[in-house]
Amino acid sequence: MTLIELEVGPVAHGGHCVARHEGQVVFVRHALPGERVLARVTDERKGFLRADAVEVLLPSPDRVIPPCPFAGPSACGGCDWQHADPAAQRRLKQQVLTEQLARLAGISATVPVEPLPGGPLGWRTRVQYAVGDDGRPGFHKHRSSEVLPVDRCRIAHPSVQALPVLAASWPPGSSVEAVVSSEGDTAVVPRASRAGGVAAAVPKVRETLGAHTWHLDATAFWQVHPRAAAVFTETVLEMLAPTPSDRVWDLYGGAGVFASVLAPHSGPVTVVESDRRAVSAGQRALREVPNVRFARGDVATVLANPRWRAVDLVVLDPPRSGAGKAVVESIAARSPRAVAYVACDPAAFARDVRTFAERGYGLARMRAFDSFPMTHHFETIGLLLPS
Ligand SMILES: C[S@@+](CC[C@H](N)C(=O)[O-])C[C@H]1O[C@@H](n2cnc3c(N)ncnc32)[C@H](O)[C@@H]1O
Repeated sequence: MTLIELEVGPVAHGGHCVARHEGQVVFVRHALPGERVLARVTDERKGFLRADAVEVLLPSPDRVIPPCPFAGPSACGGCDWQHADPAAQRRLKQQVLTEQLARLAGISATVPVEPLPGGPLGWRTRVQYAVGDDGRPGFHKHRSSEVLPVDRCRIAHPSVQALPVLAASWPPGSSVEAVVSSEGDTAVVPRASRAGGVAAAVPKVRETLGAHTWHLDATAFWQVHPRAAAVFTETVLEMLAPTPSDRVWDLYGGAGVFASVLAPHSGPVTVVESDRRAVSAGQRALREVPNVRFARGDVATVLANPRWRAVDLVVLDPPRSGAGKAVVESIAARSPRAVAYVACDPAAFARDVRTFAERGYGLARMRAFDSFPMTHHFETIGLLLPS
């Protein structure tokens, strides 16, 4: 593949930086803004190139030696920002959020990306390992389906690192999930292999927040940073400031984590969630909270029902693809007093914020959290109010 020399420009959505080469845009990974690098072109498309920095000719002051020897252009694809100082990672995330809001929502807004308690390593409570053709577990190499065996994952929680996954052999082409819960329960869950089927029943783990304990399938959704659930729910509670007469919807509500924190301060809370396992775990965990109920189903379908009329406050925590136009319009049509949007993708967040703006809701406040250190991912929580 061709090697090119690049002056690296700003960071963009998805974790790469933008450069130019002979008039073409180049999306370059493993580089930092302001650097001069030698990059290997990995993909040539109409109008742009993709490339990986393979040699740094002029380093950024933010560049550090990655703490994990498996990080880098020809290695593990998971932690793509290990070569940046953790404080610089947060500045870059801030720039991405600001740029996405300007470009996709047409608004000028910037907030610092706040660290969560704990360090940039040893935080991840759920890790999915891929298994190579030789039965050894590891991670997919950057831009490849090849599996790179690793001795351990440095961002994994110490209890996850201690689980007997990496020394064992697994069905080729399968994957294995290693989990530690907030209660210290651990689980190793083999997932489907190329031959199909899930090898074993999924064990349960206990997750606790405040006075409530959920018995969840080990592979069910729960925030992967140990402090994320507490910090995000406190932020949403503070932004929405519910009163006892407020009717609340917790959309894409999982097992009702946000509902559990809002319910003591609000009127009725309805959790809408499509995953049957999450709904039954939530119903069990919150069975003694009289003002929480669950509605299992697709959020868009549920909201298309005109019987769903009256709401004062909404929590919106969609998957990475965002809520989308139809869901945002359905929410705005009910004229809630406030919406707290919990977003794991800044582009999807910005697109949905634009739709809210078209329907009369403005971004009144925002906080962002580095709940995925060493990667380009982060979480944003925005408060939308009628403008
Ligand atoms: C980012 S998670 C948030 C879960 C929950 N709010 C929490 O913090 O634990 C998104 C949730 O949306 C659910 N989901 C995805 N698509 C959905 C849809 N179309 N309708 C309803 N729920 C959906 C997923 O099962 C998942 O539980």
